[in-house]
Amino acid sequence: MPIMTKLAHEFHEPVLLAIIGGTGLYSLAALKPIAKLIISTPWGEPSSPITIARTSSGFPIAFLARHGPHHDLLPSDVPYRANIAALKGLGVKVILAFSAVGSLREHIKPRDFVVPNQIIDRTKGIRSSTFFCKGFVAHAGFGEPFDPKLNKLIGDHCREILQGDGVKLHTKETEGKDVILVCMEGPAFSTRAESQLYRSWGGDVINMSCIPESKLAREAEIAYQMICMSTDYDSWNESEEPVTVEQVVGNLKANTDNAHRVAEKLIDLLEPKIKSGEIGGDLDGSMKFSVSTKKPARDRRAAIKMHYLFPNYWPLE
Ligand SMILES: CSC[C@H]1O[C@H](OP(=O)(O)O)[C@H](O)[C@@H]1O
Ligand SMILES: Nc1ncnc2[nH]cnc12
Repeated sequence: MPIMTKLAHEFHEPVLLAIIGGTGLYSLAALKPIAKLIISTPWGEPSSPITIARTSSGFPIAFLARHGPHHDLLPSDVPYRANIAALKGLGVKVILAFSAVGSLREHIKPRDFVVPNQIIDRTKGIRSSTFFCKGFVAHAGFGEPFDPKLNKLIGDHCREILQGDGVKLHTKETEGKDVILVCMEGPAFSTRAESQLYRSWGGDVINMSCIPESKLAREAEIAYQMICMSTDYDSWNESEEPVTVEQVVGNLKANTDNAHRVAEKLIDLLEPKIKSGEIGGDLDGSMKFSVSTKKPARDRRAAIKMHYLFPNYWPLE
């Protein structure tokens, strides 16, 4: 008979590191949960309750399942703003976001890991993709959409822990060029012509979830890196069957241990680096002076919402 422990519903310490789990990653096996938080934000409720766990040294980590614990949210319906706002409200400075991706390159094989450093946005404008609005206009820099320090840390330390027949880690360093993640709307996969077009643009991998998650993290001044696991060859290869969910899920299941291994390694490495401020502080203050709307013209309701993200930036008059 399993022993059921009751999880706390409140947690009052800052949580600096969060993991967002994508398709196939709905919890983190190695971390024992101590709290399950149901959070409401000015942008609604996150995809799932946020689980808090501690490392052996007591460092708290937040875990959020992007599509909900039972995967009942389409990529277009994920409440991205609520997810990022809830993590920001907990004090999160660093997000590692896992994602299942299709490969647009022959040499990026199913089950390989990919750490992209660039994005091409092919979503259709139907997702709420900014915290800002009429009456509270601001612009975040997004030229480098991922955190370069997280990107390098993963490239430097995760290669040797991947197991399996020839499973590789692809980064800007290994590819000798930008590693480009195309984010499409879905939920149907790409046509062959679209898949070939993305290849001609230089795209390396494709998913449906990186936008607006990465943009919102940037607006919230949170260091963010997506860690992609290749699950299929999308639809570009005329001599192969186009991608199916069975392929995606099959490869994810077979490779879950690698995802857990990568997460555990990174948690260990990040704990001291986040505590010391070496990682996670580079965006501090970046949004403070990027609001264009003059104070008298600011919308009060928008300002109250923004206060949730940045209680110290723009005092409510
Ligand atoms: C089930 S295949 C398509 C689905 O998989 C990826 O999900 P996630 O990024 O959350 O791992 C992709 O983005 C699509 O949402
Ligand atoms: N081929 C593909 N296209 C978009 N998202 C995906 N996630 C996994 N495989 C994918």
